[in-house]
Amino acid sequence: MRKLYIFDTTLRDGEQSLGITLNTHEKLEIARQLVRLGVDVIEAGFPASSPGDMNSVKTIAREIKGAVICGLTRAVAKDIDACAEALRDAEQPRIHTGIAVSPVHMEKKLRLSPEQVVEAAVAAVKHAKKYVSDVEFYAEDASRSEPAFLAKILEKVIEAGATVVNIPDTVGYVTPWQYGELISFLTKNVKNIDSAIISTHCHNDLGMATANTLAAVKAGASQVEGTINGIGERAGNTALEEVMMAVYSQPSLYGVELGVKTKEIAATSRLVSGITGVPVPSHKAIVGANAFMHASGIHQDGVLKEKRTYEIIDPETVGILRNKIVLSARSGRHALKHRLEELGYSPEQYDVETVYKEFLQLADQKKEVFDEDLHALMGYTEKERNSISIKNISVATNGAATATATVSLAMNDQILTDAAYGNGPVDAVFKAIERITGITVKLEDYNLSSVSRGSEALGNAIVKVRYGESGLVIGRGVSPDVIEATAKAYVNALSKIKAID
Ligand SMILES: CC(=O)SCCNC(=O)CCNC(=O)[C@H](O)C(C)(C)COP(=O)(O)OP(=O)(O)OC[C@H]1O[C@@H](n2cnc3c(N)ncnc32)[C@H](O)[C@@H]1OP(=O)(O)O
Ligand SMILES: CC(C)C(=O)C(=O)O
Ligand SMILES: [Mg+2]
Repeated sequence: MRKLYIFDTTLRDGEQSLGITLNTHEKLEIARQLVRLGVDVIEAGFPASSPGDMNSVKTIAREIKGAVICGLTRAVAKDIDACAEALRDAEQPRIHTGIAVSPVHMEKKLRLSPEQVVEAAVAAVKHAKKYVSDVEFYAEDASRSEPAFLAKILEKVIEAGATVVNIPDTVGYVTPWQYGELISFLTKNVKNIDSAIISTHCHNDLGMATANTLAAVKAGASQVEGTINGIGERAGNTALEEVMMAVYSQPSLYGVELGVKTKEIAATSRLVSGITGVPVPSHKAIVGANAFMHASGIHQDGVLKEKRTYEIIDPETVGILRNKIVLSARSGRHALKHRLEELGYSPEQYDVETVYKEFLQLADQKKEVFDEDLHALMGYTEKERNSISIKNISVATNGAATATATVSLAMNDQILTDAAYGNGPVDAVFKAIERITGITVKLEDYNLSSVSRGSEALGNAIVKVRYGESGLVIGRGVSPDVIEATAKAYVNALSKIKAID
């Protein structure tokens, strides 16, 4: 198996994303993490582009050990001179120079003939070789070039000393099979290709950057270029974490060995997202927040029985501590029982069907049911088997202090409805409940707090009421609707009183 070299260009092509400009300190922090991840090459910037980038590449070259530090240039002597200057203190410097090779780029952008392009490419590689032994040549827009011309220019730059030849799909145009065929063609038609490493550099304009990169690796490329989280110019570059984990998952398919510490992937992704301010979509492969979450009952049941049913990667492999079962209205009894057991509720303590029914009522009102919600639910379920329960509440306020509440309660095997005015919605609801139950109490204390997170957090209401000689009775209710939580607490207290009476 040949080694697969990982070339990270988060700090160069990644920084070409609209809206991202990284300062030296930020670039250095990302570079340190890239070394922890174990990438082979860090493309630190384009030194000729600005004094700030020159300083960043210089600092990274001086401070970062354990990876090749690379800078990008055009096939222009002054860019190469600037790059050499920036890389002077690097332990392992590489100059990455090149020029566009497709008809449209040569004719319209460069305004050079193909012969002039070959001449400029060879001159650039020779010039870079005066400074460093490791020179990578990029054939910009290679995927839209004439393959025979591409083969010719690569042969010439390898002859001139290029150690790596980069075949970019600059505009994310090709399909995996076309890109694989192109790499295969080059391995057969560039006479001296064995003297250089073939590199891939794909963009994601059609969403195929990872697939194209992998097709090229299978066809013989030994270096892959990309960025963390796939950030980059336009629709971005190949997401390196995707390539790494695809190869990790099926190494024999590609015939290459991976040298990175995959456990650092999640931390690297978080750092890059935090520093660049580019969020990672929750459904993003490998590093998205939901990548190892299981939401639906059938999946949750499968994963609880055997992780491999719905997990192709152990989340710990990429540095995520464990998969997570998210409880929602799509969860089933297995997932609920499992989480309740984790929280210390053994199945003998409760009736699964009752709790599941109550859980679904709650889950239908919330996106995610958190552990705190479950504790509240479990504390409440026994009491909810009250002799009185709420069927409906509607409250109308007119903006002034008064409110009208209409409440329906299930009590004594019938549904009873009544309405009342009050000083605000809570008072109106309490009065309506009193009218229906015929139980009059004195409210001593009322407290409302949140028991979980988010805007749809459960309201936890506690009421303390005094009833005749029976002293203080405490009632508790939980619901995402604070009025309902309050009413439930009141009904809970009145149920207890009814049971005593
Ligand atoms: C596909 C890629 O990602 S390529 C890398 C993209 N990165 C960047 O562009 C880095 C940021 N760029 C910059 O700071 C500036 O554009 C610089 C410093 C590189 C050049 O700035 P300027 O000298 O003002 O030129 P400008 O950017 O306007 O135009 C580019 C010139 O370089 C030429 N050029 C473009 N690519 C190459 C190349 N690889 N080799 C030689 N010449 C090139 C263009 O034809 C144009 O030449 P012209 O002025 O004779 O028409
Ligand atoms: C400069 C080269 C390597 C590039 O970024 C591209 O062609 O996309
Ligand atoms: Mg690019």
